[in-house]
Amino acid sequence: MDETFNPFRIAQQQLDHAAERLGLDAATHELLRWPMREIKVTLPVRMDDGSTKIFHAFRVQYNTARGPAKGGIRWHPQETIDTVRALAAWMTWKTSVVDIPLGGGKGGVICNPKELSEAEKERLARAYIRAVAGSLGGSRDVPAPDVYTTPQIMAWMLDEYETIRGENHPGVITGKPIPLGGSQGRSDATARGGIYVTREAAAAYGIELKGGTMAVMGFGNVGHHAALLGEEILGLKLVAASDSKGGVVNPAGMDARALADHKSRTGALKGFPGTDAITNDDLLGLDVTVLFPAALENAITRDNASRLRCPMVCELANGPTAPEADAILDAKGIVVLPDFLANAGGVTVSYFEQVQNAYNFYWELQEVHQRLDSKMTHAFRSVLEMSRRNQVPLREAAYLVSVARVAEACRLRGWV
Ligand SMILES: NC(=O)C1=CN([C@@H]2O[C@H](COP(=O)(O)OP(=O)(O)OC[C@H]3O[C@@H](n4cnc5c(N)ncnc54)[C@H](O)[C@@H]3O)[C@@H](O)[C@H]2O)C=CC1
Ligand SMILES: O=C(O)CCC(=O)C(=O)O
Repeated sequence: MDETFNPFRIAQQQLDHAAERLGLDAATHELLRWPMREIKVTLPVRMDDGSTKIFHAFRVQYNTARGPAKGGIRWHPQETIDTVRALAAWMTWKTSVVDIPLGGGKGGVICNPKELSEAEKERLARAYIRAVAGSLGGSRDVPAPDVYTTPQIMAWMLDEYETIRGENHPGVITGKPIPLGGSQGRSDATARGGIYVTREAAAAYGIELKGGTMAVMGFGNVGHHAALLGEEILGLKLVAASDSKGGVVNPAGMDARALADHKSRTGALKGFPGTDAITNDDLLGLDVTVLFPAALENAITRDNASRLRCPMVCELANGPTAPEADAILDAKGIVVLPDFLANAGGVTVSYFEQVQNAYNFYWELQEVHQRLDSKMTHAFRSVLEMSRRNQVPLREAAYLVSVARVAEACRLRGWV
């Protein structure tokens, strides 16, 4: 991997910057630069043709000072330990910025889910849990979905864990299907949280959203919900969307629901009536009101950042903007809603799911939405206040808020 784009180096640099501004002592700074625990497992999985394939996988528990490790499991062919470390670090800052009593963790399996049958996915999910079960638990480490993992995969993982333990433990994993103890509102929670933050930021920075436009890079779980909710809650019109197979554009706007239906029917965005094809790079340069990067890391780089023309970027993906690009966007006056704040809605509703599992009492959808709105709005306002007080961009302000809270928890525990 080109070290410039190594997500863990980037996460460490971002932390270094915050540590310096906060004046953290050397021990606290060094503690927060590294995962507290990493697990590497090798998984033999029987394939449908009778052969055995070996998969490599990770679970990283970055920091547990504020609570159990929490974070999704990603299945991706380009997964690396450094990607998982970075995602686990960002989970630590994410749970802190929304002030929920959890730490940060993340899991990853190197695999191409598009080449696996449903039965192979189930065996892989169960093999992963058998390998890491001893380190999981509602008060230790609680996984959830991320890229290319689904509520069904969470259900198999839950079942494997409960089979090993011989008892019910719904709170060991979140993002479960609702009949197995999932929460109302988890499926669109990441996008919804980002939409609430966009609403607050637009009001704070005087950006008119109603009647404006949006482009979504990465029309997956998070991205397609952002398009639906951007229309419904903010009054934005979707003009472009992309996924790993390419993108579509229609400057006159397109119906987000019809596009999502087209993708689930055909497996791709291309060919959606009334649209032209567009590359990811050209999508980034569209003159839209809000750009939602909702795919993978390092989508906005030094090479394409100067092409952005939108007043606001809402980072729903983790790590979509490389640090050099950040400086360019800042110089252009683009308001960037930083990933671990903008996409914290998912883990916030995961936390609500754990709370409901613990009480064995389940909330109505409206209650989930109301509580999520309150958490996201409050988190945004704390970050905005920090940004204004210190005259720093929102990403740096979010780091200052989050890292200070985690550092304080480490200090109170007597670790540093
Ligand atoms: N699922 C969740 O609750 C959360 C997800 N995130 C982040 O949001 C992002 C998207 O995650 P999900 O929607 O859950 O995953 P997903 O697997 O449902 O969707 C990912 C989408 O990105 C597209 N994609 C992949 N590579 C691409 C590329 N190079 N260019 C354009 N599109 C590309 C895929 O085709 C797919 O449509 C990730 O960065 C993830 O870590 C962040 C917080 C929570
Ligand atoms: O819901 C969760 O626990 C974590 C979701 C996640 O992986 C993320 O926010 O990046």
